[in-house]
Amino acid sequence: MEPATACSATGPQLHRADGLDGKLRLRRGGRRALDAPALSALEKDEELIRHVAQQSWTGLVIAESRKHGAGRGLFTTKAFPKGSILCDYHGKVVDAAEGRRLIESLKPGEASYIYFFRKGAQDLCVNSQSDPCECHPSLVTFGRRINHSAKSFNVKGIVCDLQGHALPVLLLKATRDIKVGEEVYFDYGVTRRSFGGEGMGLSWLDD
Ligand SMILES: C[S@@+](CC[C@H](N)C(=O)[O-])C[C@H]1O[C@@H](n2cnc3c(N)ncnc32)[C@H](O)[C@@H]1O
Repeated sequence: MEPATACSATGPQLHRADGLDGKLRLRRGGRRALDAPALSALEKDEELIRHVAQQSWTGLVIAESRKHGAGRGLFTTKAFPKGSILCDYHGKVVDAAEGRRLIESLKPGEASYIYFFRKGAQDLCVNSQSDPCECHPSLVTFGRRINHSAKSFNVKGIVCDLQGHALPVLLLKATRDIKVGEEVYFDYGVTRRSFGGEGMGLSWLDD
């Protein structure tokens, strides 16, 4: 693991797209350091830590996506300024190999809710397949409902060592000012040409 103060922006986010016979391999992107004082402040932010622990995020609602055929998506009910944290990608942090095994076990067409990331030399992922999650059985969790847009994403994932959390937490941070009523998107980091063209049939990956 990296030192407790080291947070990083993840590169492209990694969801297997469905409709691919369970075989789409997901590309991992590069990482870049974020502004250290800002990250250090995030790690100690008590309100943020409470929201992660209690899944008490506000200003978000799940509704039918504006993307054709995408199912549900995440929308804002309040404005989020650029740089603010909307929510985390909540789930179990496990080794990436375990995440890949889980993906292989999904039925054809079954959506995956697994977010792969690197932490130092470690390949990890958040497994958010269970809904509701085991730790908050009466709550909805928001991060897993965020749909893909490579061209008009408005959040990106950052990996953070929050105080009191033994495992890294994936926070979703606004890349621009987000208005009330916008759908939230991040770039899954997969193109139709990735992995030998396994996703060639999924036109929405180009969006
Ligand atoms: C993590 S889930 C996102 C939430 C999902 N829409 C839901 O209803 O729970 C990922 C799946 O959503 C769908 N999806 C995500 N972004 C999409 C887009 N831009 N267009 C069409 N489908 C999309 C794909 O089926 C993908 O496998």
